[in-house]
Formats: sequence, C-alpha cells, structure tokens
Amino acid sequence: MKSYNSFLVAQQQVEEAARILNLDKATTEFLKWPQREFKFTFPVRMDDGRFEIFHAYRVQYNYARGPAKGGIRFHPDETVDVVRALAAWMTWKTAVVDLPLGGAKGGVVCDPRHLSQKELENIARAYIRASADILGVDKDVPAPDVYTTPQTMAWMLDEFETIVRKHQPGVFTDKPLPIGGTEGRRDATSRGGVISVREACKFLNIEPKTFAIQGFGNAGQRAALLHEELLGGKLIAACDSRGGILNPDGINAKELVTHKLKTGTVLNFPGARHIPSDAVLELDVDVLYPAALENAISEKNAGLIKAKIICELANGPTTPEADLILYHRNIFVLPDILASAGGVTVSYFEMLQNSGGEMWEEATVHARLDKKISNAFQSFSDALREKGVHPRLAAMVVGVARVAEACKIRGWV
Ligand SMILES: NC(=O)C1=CN([C@@H]2O[C@H](COP(=O)(O)OP(=O)(O)OC[C@H]3O[C@@H](n4cnc5c(N)ncnc54)[C@H](O)[C@@H]3O)[C@@H](O)[C@H]2O)C=CC1
Ligand SMILES: O=C(O)CCC(=O)C(=O)O
Repeated sequence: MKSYNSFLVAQQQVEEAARILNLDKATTEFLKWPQREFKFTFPVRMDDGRFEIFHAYRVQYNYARGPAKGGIRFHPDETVDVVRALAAWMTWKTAVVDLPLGGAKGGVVCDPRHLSQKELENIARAYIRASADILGVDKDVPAPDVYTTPQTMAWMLDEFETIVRKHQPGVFTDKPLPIGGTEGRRDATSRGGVISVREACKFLNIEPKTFAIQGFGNAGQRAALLHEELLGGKLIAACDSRGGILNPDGINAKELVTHKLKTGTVLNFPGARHIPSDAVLELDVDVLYPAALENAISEKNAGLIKAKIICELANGPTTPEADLILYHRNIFVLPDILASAGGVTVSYFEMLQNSGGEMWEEATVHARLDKKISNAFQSFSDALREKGVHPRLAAMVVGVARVAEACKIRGWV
C-alpha cells in the first residue's frame, strides 16, 4: 500500500496555492517550511518503577499573524513530519477564520491506550518541563488533540504555572472550566463543522438528511449529536479504530455516544450490524464526516465515495490525488482548514476571556462561533467562484494569501 508523507502533502498544497496567488519564489519557499521546530527526549517514571524514554515535538510553523496555536497529540505513530504537516494546516486554518494567531502543533510518541492516568500525567508534566521556555500567551498556546483531553491541559497548565510561579491560564486552551476553560469548547470543532455543512447545503441546495461518521472520539461524537440537533439529519453509520456499525433506519446519536463511553467502542450497538471501519467512508449518505486521522481518503477509495458533501473534521483526511478525483466526481469537500476551525476559534475566545478575566455565557460563544465560521465560508466560497479551483485549493488560497500578506508587511520576504 502507498504510504503518504503528510508534510510533503502540506508542502505541495502551499505550492499550488502560491501558484494561483502568483507569490514570489522566496515567499513560497518560506511558507513551505516551519519557522521553528523543537525535538525533546525525556525520561518518565512508569508505574512499575522503571524509567521509559519518550520522544516529543513542538513545531511553530508560522507566527506572522500572532502567537503560534495548535494542539498536542499523544499517538504511537507520531513523527516530526506529521507534526510539521499538522502545524502547517493550523497556520492556514487560523488565517481562514481570520484569527490573530499563527499555527503550531505538538506531539508525544506514546500509546495512551496502554498507559495509566499517573503515567499520562507524568508524560504531560515532562513535556512542559522540556518546552516551557517556548510557550506563553504571546508565544505559543497549546490545546488538546488526538488522545489528549482537558485533563491533560490541566496537568500541563499546573506544571507551567509551577515553573513560571504565577497564574497564566491563557497559555493552554480547552482547559476544564474550574481553572479557566470556556463554555462551548468541547463541542466547538464539531459545531464549526456542522455550521459549515449548513452553509454548504445552502450554497449547493442540498438537504443533509443522512450522514455517517468515521472516527468516534471527541470530534465524531459531538458531530453526531449536533448534526441531529442543528440540521435534523439521521446518523446511519459510525466507526472507531475497532470497527464500524450500520443501521440504514437510523442510529440514535445520544444512545450511541452513551454506548461508546460505556464500552469503549461503537461495536455491539443494539439494532446495528457490523461493517469494516473503512466501509463507513463508502456509504450512500448526504454528508460524510471523516473524524479520525490523516489520509483516510486516497486514490484507492475516492472513486467509491458516494457522499454529496465531505466535512473534514479530521486534519488531512484526504490526499491530493483524492481531492482531484472527488472534484471531478462533483463531491463537495469542506476542507479541514475551514471545517475543523471551530475548535481553535473557541480556543481563541478562551484566550480572550482569560486575558480579560471574563466568563462568557454558552450562547455568546455559540453566536460568535457561528459568525466566524459563516464569514469564513463566505471568503472560501468567494475564492471558489473567483479562482475556479477545487475546494481545498480555494481554502488554501484564502489562508496562504493572508499569511503571505502578514509576512510581507513585516518585511520578512
Ligand atoms: N479535538 C479538537 O479540538 C480538534 C480535533 N481535530 C482533528 O479531529 C480528528 C479527531 O480528533 P479527536 O476527536 O479530538 O480525537 P479523539 O482521540 O477523541 O478520537 C479519535 C477517534 O478516531 C478513532 N480512530 C482512530 N483510527 C481510526 C481508524 N483507522 N478508523 C476509524 N476510526 C479511527 C479512534 O478510535 C477515536 O474514536 C483528528 O484529526 C484531530 O486532529 C481537528 C480540530 C480540532
Ligand atoms: O484549539 C486549538 O488550539 C487546537 C486546535 C487544533 O489542534 C486543530 O484545529 O487541529
């Protein structure tokens, strides 16, 4: 099977956007690389008394528009190139929603499914001891990502504040509410995705009656609940890393979330039959939400996809070859740098509340998020019309143009 290097994919996307924008050679080359990247190696004491050595990264891709911003992932397959790609996509994402932030991402190579809570806490704290110098409200602000949670942020914040010897809640976002978290962050990624589906449906004149979800973690579960609540559609299939389930008559999203939280998997959900995880991508639905990991949709399966709209809650789920196949098959992709931008948008709201000592009501967060995503969809659809390119390229054109402009104004290139 062909393997993909996500960073090469991310660089190719910059080149394509730069070509449409007629960017000069130096600007294009600058935007193809992270401004700063850090590699950490640290020992952690495990529950059985032994020390284990962990490798970790933080990549600050571009900070022309503001402090670097993006999640920290704990995953066994993490590599510097995956983190670079994710950091690049954060840069374009914060620009597409027009936040005064740059892009970053971090990762620890580990498998949380085989670690105790105490071991996870020790890893989170060790990561901060290694990286505290390069983090800060005006430098770089992490958040959770795959297999990290608000609890991870709480440990990280506590370690950071112990080092700097003062309260600095805005250095981490998607924190638990009692230590400076915001209302509305837990479902923000999915809410932003569902809002972008609502806008796409108006744009394309489609009704989002049926949907399927690949990946049933934070993003996937909330998308199931919110699509049902806000758009009124019917969930017919979902999967996680252990397998998939299908019920063409409909699956109650709330009951499936409860089942997943209780049993750790979507499998064995009453009334649904088992299907392979990958089959969920190929079902005849109005909207497909990839909400797991990179490269799920490639040239291998793009020809088999039957959804009308693909809403990319995951980062980088579609390869460049698949983008073209889907475009020619008239399948509308809502690209990750727009569709999954709700999370970082509400993270920014959390930073604003922390800096002003404010606590916004949930309805305020929802309304401001809706406005940001609707405006971003407008810029994206304008670029689609003006440039006549496929959707990812249109979104990249919006994001890359804004970052390039900031680099130019600063006199960097
Ligand atoms: N949490 C956030 O705020 C944001 C997350 N994202 C992206 O959304 C995606 C999912 O993130 P989270 O939901 O936060 O992570 P999570 O760790 O809560 O959930 C990941 C889910 O994917 C499933 N999965 C893993 N490999 C799979 C496979 N091969 N097939 C099917 N399912 C598989 C896991 O079983 C789990 O249910 C990632 O790409 C992440 O970068 C994007 C924007 C913000
Ligand atoms: O809220 C944040 O800063 C994290 C967002 C993120 O990691 C993402 O959008 O992929």
